[in-house]
Amino acid sequence: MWKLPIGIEELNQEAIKLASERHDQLTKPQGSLGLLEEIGIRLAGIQGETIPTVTPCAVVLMAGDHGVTEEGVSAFPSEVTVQMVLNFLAGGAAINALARNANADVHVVDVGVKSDIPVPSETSNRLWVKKVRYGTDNMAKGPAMTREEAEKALQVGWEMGSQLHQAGYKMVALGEMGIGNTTASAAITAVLTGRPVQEVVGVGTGLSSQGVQHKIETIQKAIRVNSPNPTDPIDVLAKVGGLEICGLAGLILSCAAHRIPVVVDGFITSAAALAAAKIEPLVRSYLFGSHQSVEPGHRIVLEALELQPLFDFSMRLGEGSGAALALPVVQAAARVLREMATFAEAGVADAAS
Ligand SMILES: O=C(O)c1ccc[n+]([C@@H]2O[C@H](COP(=O)([O-])O)[C@@H](O)[C@H]2O)c1
Ligand SMILES: Cc1cc2nc[nH]c2cc1C
Repeated sequence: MWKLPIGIEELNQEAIKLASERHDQLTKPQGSLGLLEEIGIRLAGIQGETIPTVTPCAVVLMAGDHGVTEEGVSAFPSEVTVQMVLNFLAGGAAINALARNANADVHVVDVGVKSDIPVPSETSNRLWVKKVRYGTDNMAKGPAMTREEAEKALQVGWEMGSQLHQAGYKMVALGEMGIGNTTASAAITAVLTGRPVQEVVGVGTGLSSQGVQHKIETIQKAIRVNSPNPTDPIDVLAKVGGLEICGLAGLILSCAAHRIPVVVDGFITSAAALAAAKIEPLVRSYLFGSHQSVEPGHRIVLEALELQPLFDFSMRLGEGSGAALALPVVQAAARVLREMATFAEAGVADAAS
């Protein structure tokens, strides 16, 4: 039985108060940096520091395969999972370009890719081999994995958070790779929010409208066959989830326990965050939204998490692309608190009171 994480605390209210007061003394009309001020103040509350530090940053890509792909629920073959992992390690994927843009390191975690990944001899992008099993089973026929396996995958993420903390990372952007994982995410979202399956299913990597209809029916069947218990998030993750999604949920909980801010990406990482929030609701204060994905279920998950996306670029790539794109905004929020002069320091007249 997986030991529930203890030690996630409320945000530090004193640091929030001091950061707000500092913002009001900086050389700008009060509140004029809008949401950027709110982000900085929440970072202060997360870290318990008036002036937060958010560098160095890590992008963590959790990878896993999905047995449900045999039902034909993705536009791409499942072999693409391992092929894209190799691309991440070689530095040629979108996430590599976007992580370099944000000055962030890329870490790839194999939680459940269905083949062994040949570890490249030379790469600055690190591979963590933490395979719980070689892909999940087909959820349309039975549980994707056992509860024990789901707990092991949660533990992989939990330990990854501790490693990142020890390595000195101050912010984590979430990403994933797993052909078929929008099917698992839609199933998790439907069960945890109680919304009808058809409202949370989209094209994923690019299904036709017929393909989307078949995906809806497959997910309805998976929920019927497994009857996941909506009040037991680990049961839901085990029966209709994925290994990388469990890993992400464990990582999110661990980052929160270490007071590390977490930037979620699209539909899959947000579904993992929803599962984490069902395990420990306090985790929500440690999360930042990034983009609004094209996948219709993403809006529903973000609403359930009460998380505001920062931008909508019509993206649906995954692999941490939206989260990495948001990192410079969060970095800017910390930088403003650290580097701006106060009215007194700059000799600028404050507003007439
Ligand atoms: O993040 C998103 O919102 C998102 C939306 C659509 C697709 N994806 C990515 O595409 C893969 C899953 O799509 P699919 O169609 O195979 O379920 C997986 O590797 C995700 O990273 C990601
Ligand atoms: C090419 C490709 C790249 C991806 N990155 C994340 N999910 C993906 C799915 C596909 C198909």
